[in-house]
Amino acid sequence: MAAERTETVKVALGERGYDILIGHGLLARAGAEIAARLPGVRAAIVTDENVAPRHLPALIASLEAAGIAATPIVLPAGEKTKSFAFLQEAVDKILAARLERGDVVIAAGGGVIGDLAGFAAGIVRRGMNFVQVPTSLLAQVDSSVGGKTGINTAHGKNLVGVFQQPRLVLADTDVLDTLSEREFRAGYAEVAKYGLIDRPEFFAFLERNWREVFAGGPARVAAIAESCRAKAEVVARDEFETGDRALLNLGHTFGHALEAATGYDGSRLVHGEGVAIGMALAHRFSARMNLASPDDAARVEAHLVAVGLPWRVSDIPGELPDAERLLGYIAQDKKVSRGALTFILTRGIGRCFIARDVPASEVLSFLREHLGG
Ligand SMILES: NC(=O)c1ccc[n+]([C@@H]2O[C@H](COP(=O)([O-])OP(=O)(O)OC[C@H]3O[C@@H](n4cnc5c(N)ncnc54)[C@H](O)[C@@H]3O)[C@@H](O)[C@H]2O)c1
Ligand SMILES: O=C(O)C(=O)C[C@@H](O)[C@H](O)[C@H](O)COP(=O)(O)O
Ligand SMILES: [Zn+2]
Repeated sequence: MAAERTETVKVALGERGYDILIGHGLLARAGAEIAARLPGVRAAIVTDENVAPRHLPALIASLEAAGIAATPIVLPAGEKTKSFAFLQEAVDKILAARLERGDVVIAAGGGVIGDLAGFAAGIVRRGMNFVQVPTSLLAQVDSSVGGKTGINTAHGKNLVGVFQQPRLVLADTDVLDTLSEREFRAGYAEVAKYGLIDRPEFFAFLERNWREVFAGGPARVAAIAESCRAKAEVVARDEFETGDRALLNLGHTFGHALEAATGYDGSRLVHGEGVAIGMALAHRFSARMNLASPDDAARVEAHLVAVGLPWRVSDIPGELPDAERLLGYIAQDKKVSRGALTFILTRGIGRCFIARDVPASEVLSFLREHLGG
């Protein structure tokens, strides 16, 4: 039954291409799927303190049944784990387990674990095999696909990292049953993002069917698979973000600055929430620049409100730095080129484009308005 309901999305990257398997019961098949692609490997499983008690035993049992010996590495949960300190801990433990270059690092967790474990896999012995077992909605629709890995610093989000494609992504949708509502909702922001970038019919589908996506069942699997197809297409045509891939950054230029401004404190703002606010701001800013209709910005805001996501800067609890400090974080964004700011802006729902040379003065006055200053 489980096999019949598995969707496969291919990431077409030539010899580094891989499958994303999406569906029920995949954790139990993980060992067999990995052994089929990487025969004879040993594994390190990087996971976090929330995921380990819920899903690690099943993953280890599945690996052992396929003859794969596994060393678990359990890190604290949350964005602050994406740091040099925990990267070092993961690297040390992979080396202490004496894993070889041809062995595999498995990330079993949300995007934090995926980004950190992928970075470790990319640098230990100059590159080990890497497999993603995403357990949050966000990780299943976005972070497990495409090979961006890395950590945060006080200067900004994801400023240190490498591209390291996984050999396989196993998205078992059953594990989402243990995810908190807040984290599910945050991941949903990245689902809506694909509609807003260039799939207006998908956004309209979500407007009609978001309740079913939240409830689980076929609409959820369909939304995850559509998101993976959307991301896989972009990654296949621009793996290293020399062009189009930057579209996947919709909402992130503002969102990442807000995450850095809150000190990566997940009690105030998690990544998906930052993306939700960032997408609302990107649509408002586009309307302000006369690129898009204010009605489209209002439509995006209305959807975020409907699903219960934050959409205004003022939805973030606690004090925020002033507009100049926020602009300082935006100026550290990796899309900046020769000092010029780059944003993903829009001409309407599903009509995003890469806007280079966005005037800092416009961004500053926009931020001042939205900070209430
Ligand atoms: N590499 C990329 O392309 C990419 C894309 C999007 C986001 N990201 C990164 O991903 C991170 C956000 O990922 P996230 O939202 O998954 O955050 P996360 O990894 O912090 O996971 C969210 C929370 O849910 C918990 N959790 C995860 N799976 C669970 C489960 N099945 N049951 C119970 N609890 C579970 C985690 O322990 C954590 O507390 C950010 O650092 C962001 O920058 C990377
Ligand atoms: O895969 C991509 O490309 C993305 O931009 C996906 C984003 O959702 C993700 O948050 C990514 O980590 C942001 O990348 P960054 O290059 O802005 O750090
Ligand atoms: Zn993101």
